[in-house]
Amino acid sequence: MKNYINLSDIEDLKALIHDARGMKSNPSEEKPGKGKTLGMLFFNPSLRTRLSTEKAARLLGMEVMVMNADKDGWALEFEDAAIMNSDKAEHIKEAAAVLSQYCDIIAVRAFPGLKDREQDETELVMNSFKKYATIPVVNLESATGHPLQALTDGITIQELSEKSRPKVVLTWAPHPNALPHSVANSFTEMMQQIDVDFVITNPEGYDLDPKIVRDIRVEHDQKKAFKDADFVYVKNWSSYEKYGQVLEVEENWTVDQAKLKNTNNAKVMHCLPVRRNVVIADDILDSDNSIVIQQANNRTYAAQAVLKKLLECSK
Ligand SMILES: NCCC[C@H](NC(=O)CCC(=O)O)C(=O)O
Ligand SMILES: NC(=O)OP(=O)(O)O
Repeated sequence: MKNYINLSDIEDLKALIHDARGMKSNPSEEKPGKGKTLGMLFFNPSLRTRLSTEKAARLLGMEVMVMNADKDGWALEFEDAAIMNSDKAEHIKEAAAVLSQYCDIIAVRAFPGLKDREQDETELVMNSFKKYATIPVVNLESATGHPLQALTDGITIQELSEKSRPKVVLTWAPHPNALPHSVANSFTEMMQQIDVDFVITNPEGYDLDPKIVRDIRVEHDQKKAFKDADFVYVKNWSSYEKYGQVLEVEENWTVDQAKLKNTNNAKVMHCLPVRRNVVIADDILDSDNSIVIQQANNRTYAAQAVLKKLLECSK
């Protein structure tokens, strides 16, 4: 593995999940990251990704440097051959090359603009870091994907499933703001790679990118989709068809205990942060059906497995 930008960068998913679960159940004193430095750049807020990745790096013996790049760094220019006489002070060519002098791995969070689908799909920020850095790059949630979250979710489902092939439902839920497709995209990709019966449910107008959904069943009736579910993964995303818009939805899509009646006492997941009583009701988040805290805990081991793999591969 040279970088961790997409789930497809993982060469052996089964082995990586196994490594992560081993790091959780059997912490090692070995410090394969001793003398190495992780640099993290955040262009957007974070609680879990920032702290779990820092914790993972420290568990491996790495030094960590974090920068709120949107507030504290120079505004970056990403266009090739730009004449930089306006608001951008530094080109990604220098920024990525300089970071490569100070660090052994860089990790970047950069959300989409949600205005121009084609532009977001070029993944300009992540791909520019990849192009101009001479060290591995890790995606901490980009315009179209959140692969560390998806790896965590794969680990969590395998860890907590009582069946060899559980039914997993990804459901859209309401939110006042326009949110990225990144978490839903990467989760969908992960579910295509592990042994689950997977269904996506969302209102009309909210279908995800067909290039990612492929032949997965999409059910516009949430109640039908929830039938006998073992896991319900809740997430809001903005419209993909009417790109970045928040469309009016008449039915109530908030997930609460009443909706779980139809399921196999489903375990409820969310990447967090979650808006209580808009996305998921208190009666779930404060109940044993919620596994969001166990899920967040697994972020550390997912990050640890990825960083360890990148350290091994860049030796
Ligand atoms: N990384 C976890 C989710 C991050 C982001 N959520 C948010 O921005 C929610 C913010 C709010 O609720 O205002 C998303 O959906 O991709
Ligand atoms: N789930 C997740 O990525 O959380 P943060 O946005 O807090 O990092």
